[in-house]
Amino acid sequence: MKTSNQHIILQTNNLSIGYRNKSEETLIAKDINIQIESGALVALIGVNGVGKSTLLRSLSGIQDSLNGKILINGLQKNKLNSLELSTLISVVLTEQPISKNLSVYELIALGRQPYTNWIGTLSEEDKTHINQAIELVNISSLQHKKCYELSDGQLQKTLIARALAQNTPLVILDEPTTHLDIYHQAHVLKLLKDLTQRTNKSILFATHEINLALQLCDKIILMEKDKVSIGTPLELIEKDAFTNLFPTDLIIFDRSSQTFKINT
Ligand SMILES: Nc1ncnc2c1ncn2[C@@H]1O[C@H](COP(=O)(O)OP(=O)(O)OP(=O)(O)O)[C@@H](O)[C@H]1O
Repeated sequence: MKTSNQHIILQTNNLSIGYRNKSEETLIAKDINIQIESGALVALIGVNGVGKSTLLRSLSGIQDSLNGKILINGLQKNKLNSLELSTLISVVLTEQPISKNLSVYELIALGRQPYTNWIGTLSEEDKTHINQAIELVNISSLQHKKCYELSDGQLQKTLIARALAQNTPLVILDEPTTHLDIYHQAHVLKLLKDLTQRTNKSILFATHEINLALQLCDKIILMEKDKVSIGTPLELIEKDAFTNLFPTDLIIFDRSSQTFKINT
């Protein structure tokens, strides 16, 4: 992580997240206090169903939080309108409905929607951002292909390029390595790491690839049933934070190799 030119991009103060309908409120997590600096790659990890997607949706404004504060670039999220928010946070969700009839270039160009006029004409500045995003993700050879022609890994990179074209200081991704083999999982996560270093953007992503995240990320947000912790991988390892993440009859955390292993 860079040490100069850093400031806090995302901060939560006593945040509670969950679901609210007319008759009841379902609390998923409370007392969430996290800070993400510019240029940081941050993984959100936790067991299935603990609330990772709920947290990412709450941070990105797709759903309301129950209580507490979210500050983005120092601005209170609930005082921003959706256009202002879309210049601060770009989001890549799993299983996001996208029109696969679009070309790769057209899909990436959608990232410029917060900036284009009402008929969506691209300015020279929009085109510069689109071309930079294509270059950063290294997919210029794919730009004229239709999205239905892409492999899962290529589509994931295209969605990352769309988020980059949106030119926000914070990019949020929900499980960007789903459906990818271990080589492409590492490839996408290494790409995210390189992007934080080259652009000074902050990238927050939920993942089940904990071993890869431990090796690559500046910080980890560890979401458990009754608490959410944040720290560098080393800080969390030193606090024994991973030891009881999974039932130890099957999965153990090996401190010496800093990886999860099967308990044989
Ligand atoms: N629309 C909804 N209304 C009510 N509860 C929901 C809704 N969506 C999810 N939940 C519940 O919120 C909890 C957290 O779900 P969430 O999808 O955030 O977990 P997750 O950590 O992302 O899981 P996974 O790792 O399996 O993707 C679960 O108990 C889930 O059933």
